[in-house]
Amino acid sequence: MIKIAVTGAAGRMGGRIITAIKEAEGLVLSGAAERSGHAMIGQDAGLVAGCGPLGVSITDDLEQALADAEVLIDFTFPEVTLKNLEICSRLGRKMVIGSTGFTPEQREWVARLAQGIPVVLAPNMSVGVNACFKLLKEAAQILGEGFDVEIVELHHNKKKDAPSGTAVRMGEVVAEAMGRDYNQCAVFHREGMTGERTPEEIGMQTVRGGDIVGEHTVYFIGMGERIEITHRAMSRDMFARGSVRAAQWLGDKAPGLYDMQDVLGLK
Ligand SMILES: NC(=O)C1=CN([C@@H]2O[C@H](COP(=O)(O)OP(=O)(O)OC[C@H]3O[C@@H](n4cnc5c(N)ncnc54)[C@H](O)[C@@H]3O)[C@@H](O)[C@H]2O)C=CC1
Ligand SMILES: O=C(O)C1=N[C@H](C(=O)O)C[C@H](O)C1
Repeated sequence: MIKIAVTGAAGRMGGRIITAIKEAEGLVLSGAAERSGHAMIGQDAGLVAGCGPLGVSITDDLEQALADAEVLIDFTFPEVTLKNLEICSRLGRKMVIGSTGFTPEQREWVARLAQGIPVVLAPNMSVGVNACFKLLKEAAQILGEGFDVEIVELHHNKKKDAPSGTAVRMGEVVAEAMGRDYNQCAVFHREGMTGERTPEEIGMQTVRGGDIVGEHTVYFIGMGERIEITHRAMSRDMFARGSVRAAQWLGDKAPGLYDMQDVLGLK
């Protein structure tokens, strides 16, 4: 049995992850953490997740939640994740990170701490989006300079970061395949007399509203034709199952930073 702790246990993803752990073979939830002051502290994590009692109370003490665990699954916020990573690094626990919105400096810090423990960090744990990353690389290489690239992402009105981590990764994949630097060519805002679009830029557009789980479209727009690669998430369950699969995959891995392409064997 692989023992797993979940932090952000009462969050939108936390509940789906706890349910996915319960449904998976060979895994057991051994700890659940939330922020201090959260109304669900002390409650049974399975009841909070809606999958029935699991005998694990939600605590605000991560070290207590990690006492029996081999792996921590963390879908929270960058600042919280970095603190949790330091604790996992000190205690020698593996980690699966789904949080998004990291700055380049924060990503470097994750990479540095992952030199001591195995870590999977991925902005999107679904098989479909990771297949899209591969398709996008190939499309960008085939289509090349004659096509303008625009990326549009849609998410629910509770999402805190923009553009989504997935959209940023899609932009990075396309930019790299076209020999560009995403940080130099991404354009996040157009208003007023912007002048003509440059061929190099990658437009990044964000839509927020209602309960949209997550939708990403990359447009390759040429003269007289257009390719659109779209991924639509219908529920959060495949993100949760992906994070559980990553936790299982980490079993025998050496310290280092991995992503879902590693987990899914897509590299
Ligand atoms: N990689 C992937 O496949 C996916 C990533 N995400 C990302 O996961 C993150 C969380 O998303 P949601 O679950 O929708 O957000 P949410 O806001 O529903 O959940 C976050 C939870 O973290 C808790 N939290 C805050 N501070 C904490 C602390 N110090 N210790 C423990 N828990 C703490 C909050 O109370 C909340 O319950 C976001 O960054 C989102 O972009 C979301 C879906 C899929
Ligand atoms: O916050 C979300 O909900 C999601 N976040 C991830 C991201 O930022 O890419 C993945 C998914 O689209 C849902």
